[in-house]
Amino acid sequence: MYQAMELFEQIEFEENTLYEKIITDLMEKKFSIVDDFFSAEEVGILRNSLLQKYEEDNFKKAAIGNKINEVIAKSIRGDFILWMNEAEGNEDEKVFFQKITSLINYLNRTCFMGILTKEFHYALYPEGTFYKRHLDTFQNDGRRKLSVVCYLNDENWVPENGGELAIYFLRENGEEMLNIYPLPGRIVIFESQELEHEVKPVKVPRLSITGWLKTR
Ligand SMILES: O=C(O)CCC(=O)C(=O)O
Ligand SMILES: [Fe+2]
Repeated sequence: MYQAMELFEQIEFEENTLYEKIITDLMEKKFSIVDDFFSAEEVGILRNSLLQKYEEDNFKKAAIGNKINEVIAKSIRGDFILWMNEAEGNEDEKVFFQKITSLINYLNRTCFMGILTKEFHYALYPEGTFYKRHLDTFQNDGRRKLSVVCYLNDENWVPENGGELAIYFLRENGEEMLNIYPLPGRIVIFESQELEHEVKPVKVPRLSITGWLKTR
């Protein structure tokens, strides 16, 4: 009994070094890059899940409307997406959401971030596609607080494949750009309302899960 209590308290108050690093990064520079947030095994499982759904033809061209919109949309972004359903997801997706939820709980408990909902979609950028520079809140809503991108590419991803996530920063003496490779297991978290970013053209298909932590 005594031991059980002790264990309970340890879990309850345990500081998480990884989450603390994310929080510090976000406060200092509005973004954080975490390598190996997902293990190679988890990436493999999620990648297979994505590819299976893609082959079943479940993905939609992102932001398509009528024919004219379609042309415009294509000149802005060329990825195909599939929204994930947390409640009805498969076992593989449960592991994904458990990890994300654990991070959200920590953020809410330690920083009073007030994250109440989340939305995530699979994304596949076919060869030659990109996503022009944008702010995620232009998309449709100002409740998006943090953007989270999780890369599911395979281990031999090389810089020559393109598809970097470029994040733009306003500095006193102009603008700076940071190029981030979409390496498997890596996640990038950034302030949705603050940082403009783009996905550079890819030369081979680029796989990811992208989502938003929202305040309402
Ligand atoms: O895949 C990425 O690196 C970023 C994707 C993105 O900016 C978006 O879907 O809004
Ligand atoms: Fe974005």
